[in-house]
Amino acid sequence: MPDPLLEVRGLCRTFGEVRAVDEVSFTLPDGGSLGIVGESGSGKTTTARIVVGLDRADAGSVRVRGQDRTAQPGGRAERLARARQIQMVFQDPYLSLDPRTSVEAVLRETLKLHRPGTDPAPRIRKLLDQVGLGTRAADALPRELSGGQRQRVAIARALAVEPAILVLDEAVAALDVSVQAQILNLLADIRAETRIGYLFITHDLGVVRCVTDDVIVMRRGRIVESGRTADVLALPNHAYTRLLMDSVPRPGWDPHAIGAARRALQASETGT
Ligand SMILES: Nc1ncnc2c1ncn2[C@@H]1O[C@H](COP(=O)(O)OP(=O)(O)OP(=O)(O)O)[C@@H](O)[C@H]1O
Repeated sequence: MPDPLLEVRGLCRTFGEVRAVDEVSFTLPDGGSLGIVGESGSGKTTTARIVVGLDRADAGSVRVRGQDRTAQPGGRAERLARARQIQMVFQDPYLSLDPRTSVEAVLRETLKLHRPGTDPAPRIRKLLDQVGLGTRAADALPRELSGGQRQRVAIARALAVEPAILVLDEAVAALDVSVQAQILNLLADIRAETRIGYLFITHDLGVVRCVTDDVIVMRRGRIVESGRTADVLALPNHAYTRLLMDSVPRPGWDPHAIGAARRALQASETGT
């Protein structure tokens, strides 16, 4: 059996008294899309940051195609090699894009760093096309673009590195619903075209339903439920997953019933 694209085993991370990530394990197959869902504070972002290498685990391992990423990288070359394995797209592209750097210059810099020796011009044209930005956008500064266009630039920059895995942390949360749908469609097209693997960090079950094959549900640092997305959403096993699903507003939705269900779940856990 070949090694899976991404294999996370027994990840733990504590901040003071808080067990932010507690024995988290999951696998992402080649070309797969896995959602990590949970409420604010459940440990999703900390898990993502460890996977990408922005934070260190107290215990556990992260392997990409069998290669361990847990130890500190040896030097610049290893750091760059790791960055070529996994790229991350954040919620707010405005914060991650330099306001003084044009779209073309952002992509040129990334290519120079990660793909030296390739002619950047045709690659930049291809990247802009791939994320649905015309070449006219090439000269634009971030502030001249809409939120959706900026997120397309952030995705193009990540793809320029040709990573095996893209980690998307609430990547569409700041966008209007119609723009969200466009970006999610774009990401689905890119996955079909490139066989890249996605790790989607989101509190939004609609996003999970739309773009993931598998899902893990996190609560207080632990995985409380996992499986095929369609199965988990159709027939959630855990009371917390049901609560997350019931928390999505819809016609006839009763916020008081959600409050009561949450209190019942907490009481059943603490025995009060
Ligand atoms: N650098 C840090 N220092 C101290 N505590 C932290 C740190 N990072 C995260 N935590 C704590 O760890 C827990 C998990 O946080 P994390 O951000 O991973 O959750 P999350 O599910 O991504 O929530 P959100 O969607 O709000 O970011 C929270 O209790 C948080 O306060």
